[in-house]
Amino acid sequence: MEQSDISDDLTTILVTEQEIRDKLAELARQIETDYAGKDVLLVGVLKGAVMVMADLARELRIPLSMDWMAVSSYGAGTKSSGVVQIRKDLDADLTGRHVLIVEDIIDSGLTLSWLLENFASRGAASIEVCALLRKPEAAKVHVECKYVGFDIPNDFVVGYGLDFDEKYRNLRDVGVLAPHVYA
Ligand SMILES: O=P(O)(O)OC[C@H]1O[C@H](OP(=O)(O)OP(=O)(O)O)[C@H](O)[C@@H]1O
Ligand code: HPA
Repeated sequence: MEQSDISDDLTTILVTEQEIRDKLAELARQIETDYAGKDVLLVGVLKGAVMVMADLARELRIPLSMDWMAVSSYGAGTKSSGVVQIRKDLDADLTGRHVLIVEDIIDSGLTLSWLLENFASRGAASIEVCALLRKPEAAKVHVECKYVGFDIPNDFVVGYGLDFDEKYRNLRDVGVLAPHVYA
């Protein structure tokens, strides 16, 4: 039987593997400058941010620690439920720490706005956000994001950590999922 290729389920490739690599290098240089002399704590938001976190962290040449938070608001569909649930909390105490939240995507902004409020109450010295992708047209709340990779159209995208129904996270590029897959 012929093996199916997950990239066949995309209508368009929006951001290629090479473009992601170049952008993360550019953002890393900015982050290195901004955090010079500070010990930064990267907080990856599971599961989507796994790829960004792994590649961004390896681009950075400053001392850093990594921690993970798992939250979920999407369930199995393509629309945010708006209800954020903690599935795994941080191990680190944020008191006095310089926190950089690492996200794959800001869509409605609901996840990040909830996270920022949650982290603000934990006594961090500073909290900033780095997101590979952002959908300006989908914003339901404004979230301040200091480091943004790419602004993209309001389509459901997959790849490079982003899933539909837990699949497609392993695509190297980011692309628009063909509607026939989820319609
Ligand atoms: O701006 P928003 O509309 O809140 O969407 C962004 C969030 O949605 C995705 O996570 P999801 O809840 O799908 O979990 P996952 O990372 O495990 O896929 C993504 O990783 C962000 O955390
Ligand atoms: O476009 C998206 N794709 C996958 N996961 C997501 N979570 C928020 N937006 C998206």
